[in-house]
Amino acid sequence: MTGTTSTADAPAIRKGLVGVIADETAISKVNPDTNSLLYRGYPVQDLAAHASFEEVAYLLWHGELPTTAQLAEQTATERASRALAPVVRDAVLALPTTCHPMDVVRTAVSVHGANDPQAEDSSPEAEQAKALRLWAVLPAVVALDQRRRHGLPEVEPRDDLSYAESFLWLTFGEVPDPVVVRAFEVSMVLYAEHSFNASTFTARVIASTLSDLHSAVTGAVGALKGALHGGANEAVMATFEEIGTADRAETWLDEALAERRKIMGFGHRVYKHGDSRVPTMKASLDELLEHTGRQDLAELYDALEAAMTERKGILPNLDYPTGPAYHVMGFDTPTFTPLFVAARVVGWTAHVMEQHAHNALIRPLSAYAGPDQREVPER
Ligand SMILES: CC(=O)SCCNC(=O)CCNC(=O)[C@H](O)C(C)(C)COP(=O)(O)OP(=O)(O)OC[C@H]1O[C@@H](n2cnc3c(N)ncnc32)[C@H](O)[C@@H]1OP(=O)(O)O
Ligand SMILES: O=C([O-])CC(=O)C(=O)O
Repeated sequence: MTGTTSTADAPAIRKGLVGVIADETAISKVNPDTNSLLYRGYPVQDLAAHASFEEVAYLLWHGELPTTAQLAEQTATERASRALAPVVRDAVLALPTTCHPMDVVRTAVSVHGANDPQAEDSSPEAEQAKALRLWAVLPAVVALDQRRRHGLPEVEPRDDLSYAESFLWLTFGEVPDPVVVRAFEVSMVLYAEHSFNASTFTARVIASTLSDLHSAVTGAVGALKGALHGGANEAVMATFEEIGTADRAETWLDEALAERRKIMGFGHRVYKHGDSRVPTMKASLDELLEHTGRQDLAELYDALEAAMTERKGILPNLDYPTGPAYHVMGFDTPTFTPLFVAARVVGWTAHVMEQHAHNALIRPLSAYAGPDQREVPER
């Protein structure tokens, strides 16, 4: 990992902001020593086991789990906001089917934001309402894009389904087995929030200029797309396809490491002894692989993890189990990171609201490393 560099007369530089504490947050706590993740004080594993994604969204936004009445009110608004506005739908359909689904989502967030009835209102109440509407509409964007790439017609939203069920309904035109719905919902809960990761920090930087919530989320989508961050879940599946079968995992890994390739789905900036969320997602993946009869994928997963642990001592992050989980659910590989967006939009918007409530412009310094002052030559 890159560390601090300084000399007697030059200031310390924290390349990649490694180890820098940039601000406080009350939204989540990542503790690499105890390998734990708390959302507003609650262990994420316990939330995944006992709370719906809708309840977790409420918790992250408001600080407490909802009462029955609060959940009913949020649910009613979310379900009433699932359909795409024509302008957003048209924008998605105008894009080439060859463009990356993250580009589609980024564009859709921007168009949806410009079309939001409270676009110019930055009061806390309006920001909360905008966050809820954006979260509600994202499944329709992601599903429409996957379906159009497969030449399939759009599916009409239903208001009798949970967020997770509705997402799967919109994508596949049916609500799958409860094992699939459960695994999908667990992934949404686990992906929802993770303190000052690169995309959340991007959202906070944008929010800190007093820019609006949709601008912050649009930027965050761009940051999440990269393979070192959210794009890794997609890259994990490409790795599995490249390796093929479990018996090839060790040889493949040795060759990849010899070429100094980064192995996607492994390693983490904060967790150095394993990602707190992996055991929970791995348990859901195991159920899914059993349910779908994909023992081959289970063996490949275990073989690559064992080889990576043995060769480098680097452990999987959350993108490692979600990649194959989304694959067996039926999502196409480029859709994986947009699924992450639909979950993380909750965390991003909670951070935008927290940033606005306690704002300070985020503007670090740089150490100049260019030429000394010089004269412009005659021209
Ligand atoms: C939900 C998420 O966003 S989780 C992150 C998803 N990203 C990935 O899975 C991409 C693969 N992983 C990585 O690239 C890295 O582990 C990161 C970017 C996530 C974190 O990296 P950093 O904290 O910056 O650590 P850094 O990249 O400096 O790694 C430290 C050492 O471990 C090695 N290393 C870390 N991760 C990996 C990996 N996945 N494959 C191979 N080597 C790795 C580095 O090459 C480096 O070795 P060196 O000291 O010999 O140069
Ligand atoms: O925290 C990070 O750097 C990346 C990560 O795991 C996440 O955003 O979920």
